[in-house]
Amino acid sequence: MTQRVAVLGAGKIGEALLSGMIRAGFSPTDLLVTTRRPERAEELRARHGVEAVSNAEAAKTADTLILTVKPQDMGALLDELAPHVPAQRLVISGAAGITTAFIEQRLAEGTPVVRVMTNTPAVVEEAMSVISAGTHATEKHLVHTEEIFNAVGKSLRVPESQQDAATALSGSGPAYFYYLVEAMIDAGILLGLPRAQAHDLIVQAATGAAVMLRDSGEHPVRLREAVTSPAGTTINAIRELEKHGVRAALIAALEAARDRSRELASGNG
Ligand SMILES: NC(=O)C1=CN([C@@H]2O[C@H](COP(=O)(O)OP(=O)(O)OC[C@H]3O[C@@H](n4cnc5c(N)ncnc54)[C@H](OP(=O)(O)O)[C@@H]3O)[C@@H](O)[C@H]2O)C=CC1
Ligand SMILES: O=C(O)[C@@H]1CCC=N1
Repeated sequence: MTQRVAVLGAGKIGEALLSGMIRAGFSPTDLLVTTRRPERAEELRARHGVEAVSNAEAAKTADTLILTVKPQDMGALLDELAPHVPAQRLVISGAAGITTAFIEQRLAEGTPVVRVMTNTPAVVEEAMSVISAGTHATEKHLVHTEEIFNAVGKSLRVPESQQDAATALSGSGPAYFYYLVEAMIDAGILLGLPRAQAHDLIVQAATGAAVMLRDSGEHPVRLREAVTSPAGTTINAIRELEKHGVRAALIAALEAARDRSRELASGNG
């Protein structure tokens, strides 16, 4: 039997998921989207050949609802959906901070809810999607969620108590790497390189390092040691990073992201 999936609030993450699902073989005719603005609905129709409907219509007709609105918009969306979501509809939330309990309280008793934190590398099928079951979600619901999110990368099941930490690490994670690359391009400019060349050098170093981290099976310390020659260049750079507290700054940064995810749990932001 065909399973219809609706993406409610199809913005950046919703569209990344949608396009990944289509590339993975989901038929656009089995996919629905909802948007707040008609021009956004038109854009998604034109790009992906999917039907755009109202939130109520999606709730009534799709077998699985994926909610990809901002955490601050989640309460209003659930209020709108509640009268229309039939019992036993699988509801997947992709919003930072929002707990499965927050959603369960606003929908019919027994609604299966799954919480997922994915990330933007979904657009190149390199996402990490961290998945947790709510009170009424079963193995079947988790497997179905994995089928959807594995279309855009890897997935990992965790207890919901780890979702805020996972959000700090992998949900926000790509932003930290972009920030570091941006700073290193600035360093290249300081050292007198043309901007385009500085960009290409650092992006290729980042790509090579990322592939080695993923594929070599080596611990990052070993990989860094292999670059760090006695009395060489790298150790001089590492000394400066340590002097400026970069490791402590990163630990504090991720702790702040985790805390913000916890705050978003109220849905008021
Ligand atoms: N960006 C990221 O890196 C990641 C984001 N997330 C989570 O994904 C969610 C979406 O983030 P992102 O895609 O970046 O945000 P976007 O703002 O791009 O997408 C959210 C979309 O929801 C639409 N929307 C809001 N309310 C409604 C409604 N009632 N009915 C229909 N559509 C609605 C918005 O419309 P409008 O355009 O009019 O505002 C917007 O297009 C968030 O909860 C975030 O925490 C998770 C992992 C990573
Ligand atoms: O910054 C945010 O709140 C979202 C969630 C994880 C990544 N982006």
